[in-house]
Amino acid sequence: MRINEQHFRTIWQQGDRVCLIDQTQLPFELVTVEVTSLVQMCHAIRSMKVRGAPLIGVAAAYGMALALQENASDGSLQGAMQQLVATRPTAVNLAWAVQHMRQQLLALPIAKRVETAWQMANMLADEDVSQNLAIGQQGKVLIAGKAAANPQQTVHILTHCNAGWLATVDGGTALASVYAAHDAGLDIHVWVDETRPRNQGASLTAWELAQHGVPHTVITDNAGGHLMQQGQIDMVIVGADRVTRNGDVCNKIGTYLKALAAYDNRIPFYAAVPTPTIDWQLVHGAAIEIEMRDADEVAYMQGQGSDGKLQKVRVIPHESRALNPAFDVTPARLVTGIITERGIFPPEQLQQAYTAFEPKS
Ligand SMILES: CSC[C@H]1O[C@H](OP(=O)(O)O)[C@H](O)[C@@H]1O
Repeated sequence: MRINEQHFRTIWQQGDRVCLIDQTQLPFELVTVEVTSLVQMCHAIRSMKVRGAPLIGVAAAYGMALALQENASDGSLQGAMQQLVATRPTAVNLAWAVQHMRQQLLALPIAKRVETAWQMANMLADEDVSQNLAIGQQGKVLIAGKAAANPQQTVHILTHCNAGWLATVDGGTALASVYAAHDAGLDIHVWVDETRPRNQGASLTAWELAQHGVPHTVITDNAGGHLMQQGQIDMVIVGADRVTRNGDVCNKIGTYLKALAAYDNRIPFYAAVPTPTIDWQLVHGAAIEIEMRDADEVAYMQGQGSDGKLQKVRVIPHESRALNPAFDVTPARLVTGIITERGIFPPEQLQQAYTAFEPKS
């Protein structure tokens, strides 16, 4: 993404290390950090310095390269995969990337593994960018269709969490369609769910859209249903962390409630995903492991103090407990379509598309 005439990706190789945007510092500061070891990459993923399903898949791939740089043995390969998979269980991209890399690298002589691991990670990064640009073109057609049906009207899109370029290497998934529509001159506006508890919408999606000049309004997570009832939302486009073969969509907590409200108000609900986010091994979403994150993410909120410094404030009584499931599953019956780089499919046709997708082993 271009920011102040500078072209940015969220992550990139720099010699024997990996550079990435520390997303915990946004929207107030754009900070890049250097990651030089497997342990540091695991921490970056777990602490959500780097986050978003496609992006943590690529970050984990770079983590494998860093691990082999330290020790390229079979044991090191296996250990690195286990440590990376354990960082965040819900997004399929991470597990798929490290298992794919382990399978390919195990077959190589030790002397070839480090160079090949870096090449594979860089290839996955480039593949993510091209897939997301294709998703954007697919989604743009949807938005253009809505615009053509209501000429002279702004198309109002609601999105949840952050499925923009910050959730990927570049381009985004749900927001890829927004950027493509905006850049094509379509009159759009985005309702941005703040997305408690970590506020990926308020702090990341809003920042992205502001940088790109896309009209948007941040709303509380609980306002979306009301706006739908008031006829102020034309479509919902979200990202996903894992889509199963029957079209169930696992995404940030709260997505299911938006899908229910959209269904009740007959508003189209789409999930935009690159193929690596589709888990062909799972026939429905009930089998997906939902990451349970630290309750302190609910108990505290992060923001910028009057001194300009980031700070956390407690927002619940010390005597109170909190529960923090990070994702939920929207059943396929509530999903209008899955926007992929190869086309837009109603959930019930995803299985038929199975063969067309030639899923990777
Ligand atoms: C384009 S996938 C983005 C997806 O990942 C986010 O989760 P997290 O911020 O916890 O990594 C969220 O579910 C987004 O929809």
